[in-house]
Amino acid sequence: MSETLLQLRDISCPRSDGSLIFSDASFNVNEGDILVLRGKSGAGKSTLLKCIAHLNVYKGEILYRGRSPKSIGVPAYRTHVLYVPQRPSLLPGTPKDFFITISSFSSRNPKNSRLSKKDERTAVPDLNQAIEVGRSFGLDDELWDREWSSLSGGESQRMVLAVAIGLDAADILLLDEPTSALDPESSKSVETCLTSDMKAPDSTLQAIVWITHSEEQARRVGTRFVEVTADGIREEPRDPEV
Ligand SMILES: Nc1ncnc2c1ncn2[C@@H]1O[C@H](COP(=O)(O)OP(=O)(O)OP(=O)(O)O)[C@@H](O)[C@H]1O
Repeated sequence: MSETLLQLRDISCPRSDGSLIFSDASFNVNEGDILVLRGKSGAGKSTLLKCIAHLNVYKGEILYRGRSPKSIGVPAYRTHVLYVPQRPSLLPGTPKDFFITISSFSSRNPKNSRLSKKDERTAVPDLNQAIEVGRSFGLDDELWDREWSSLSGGESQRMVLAVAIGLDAADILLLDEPTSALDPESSKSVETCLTSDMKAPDSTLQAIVWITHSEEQARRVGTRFVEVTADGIREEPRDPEV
């Protein structure tokens, strides 16, 4: 049986006026899941993803492998449960600088993690691996040395994903509309890379929570479907058409 990686229990997220963006979100994320989050614009999908990443205030309980983010250490938790934004917001320097900086964060050092030996990651992030992932997305190597601000929307989006996958430390990726700026061919190369990475025996990646507005993409990649609505958050059958 597949292992439970994340447990969400009665998660709700308040606005500053006290009203709730959503409430009672309760579901597990298991090894092998590509859990698609669907729902209308403004329903709260990105907010839910940020709550899971412990980047937003929430009520309720989130456990990773049975432990709270605080007991693991929030930076280490965020390394294992990695939020990938749609696009980088005003990052300074180049993607190469960014990769090297993130690779050196102390939370990536197993000595600074409160996880068990079994769950620690010992691999040193390899820039060449990230560049290789970028190539599979159609990114020229020279883009790694260009300023973020000079990259197109689609190049930035693929670059952020290449960094996230190249770091090879997350076992759960939280993807916020990862292909929203891409043409159909580039979207499919990203989908292929992510779904293959999930299946690769030497990969750390074990599950993805994936926001998309595309029904076609949801059907291509999803193994589970969760709908975010004003009336609540509910899991749907395997095929959203059923
Ligand atoms: N920091 C905030 N303060 C107040 N309201 C917020 C905040 N962040 C998000 N919201 C509101 O919460 C609601 C949900 O936003 P969210 O971005 O999570 O929706 P979404 O489902 O991801 O939308 P989209 O599909 O358009 O990206 C929206 O009404 C948004 O305006």
